Amino acid sequence: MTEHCLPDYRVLPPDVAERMAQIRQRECVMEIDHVGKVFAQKRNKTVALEDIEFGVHRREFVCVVGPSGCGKSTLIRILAGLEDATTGRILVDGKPVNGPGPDRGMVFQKYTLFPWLDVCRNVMFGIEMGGTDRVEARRQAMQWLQLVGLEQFATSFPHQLSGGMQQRVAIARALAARPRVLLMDESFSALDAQTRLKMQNYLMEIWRKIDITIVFITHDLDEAIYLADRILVLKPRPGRVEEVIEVPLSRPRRAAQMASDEFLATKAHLEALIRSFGDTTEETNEGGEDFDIPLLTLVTDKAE
Ligand SMILES: Nc1ncnc2c1ncn2[C@@H]1O[C@H](COP(=O)(O)OP(=O)(O)OP(=O)(O)O)[C@@H](O)[C@H]1O
Repeated sequence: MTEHCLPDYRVLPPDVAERMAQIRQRECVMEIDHVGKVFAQKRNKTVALEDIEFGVHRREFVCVVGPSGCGKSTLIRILAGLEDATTGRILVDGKPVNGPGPDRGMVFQKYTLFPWLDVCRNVMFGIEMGGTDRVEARRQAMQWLQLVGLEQFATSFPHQLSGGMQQRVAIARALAARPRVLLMDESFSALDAQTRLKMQNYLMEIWRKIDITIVFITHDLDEAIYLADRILVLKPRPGRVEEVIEVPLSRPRRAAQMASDEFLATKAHLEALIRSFGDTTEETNEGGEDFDIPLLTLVTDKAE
């Protein structure tokens, strides 16, 4: 049997090369300017991120991948303004980020809808926070619900919806505040495989229709390749950019592309890259020195 030879993942089909050239010409909506993050605890110091430098262009779809502990969550929390960078800064439309703001919407992994509000009121929440009156907020919320295909569930409560539907409401709620960038942190990883694929397709459909830039964190390589224009690969210890990959797949994307040579070549490269980082599971209590003993386990009675 002759081995099937995969193409070089760096060779972009002409339409993709043209699209990437167009994206490069657009302005950077979000700039990650030499960002570093150190967590210091007593004698322990973890360099979670070191000198991350990257620009996300307007209407670009960027996925961030890397093994456990490479700093993906830390990075997205810094982008969202939920965590301060130790060094460097984040700029949105050229303005430094100093905390959470309406220019960035966030969709988390866990469903974060308000359980006591119906679907429409959940989406209205962010709009009303921006000072819009209730009637107008309701009108806009219904438009966003229409965009995610859930307008007929406007009066349902979150617990009456499936996980995928709840995430669609979460997307509508994040978009309703009109952010420049949508930050998604493992947003589909709690969903079963079939729902996940549907959600990926929904998201790309929404993204195609509106002026939004997406940064999507995932540990799932298939998901990253299927969704992204570019993939930012982080390596651990310290978290640094190892490579930026331009995905050699045409748009609009279809599930059948996951069996294409370009997809498989990109996946094989990503897998090899991540394997080369070695075992990234975190060591605990190495040397036993810096371990904080929980109070309840302190043995005061030395009787044997
Ligand atoms: N609040 C914190 N205090 C101390 N260390 C932290 C803190 N948050 C993260 N770290 C450390 O920073 C490094 C990066 O963690 P982070 O959670 O960002 O990685 P990750 O790539 O998101 O991992 P995973 O895929 O497992 O969620 C790890 O070594 C982690 O232990």
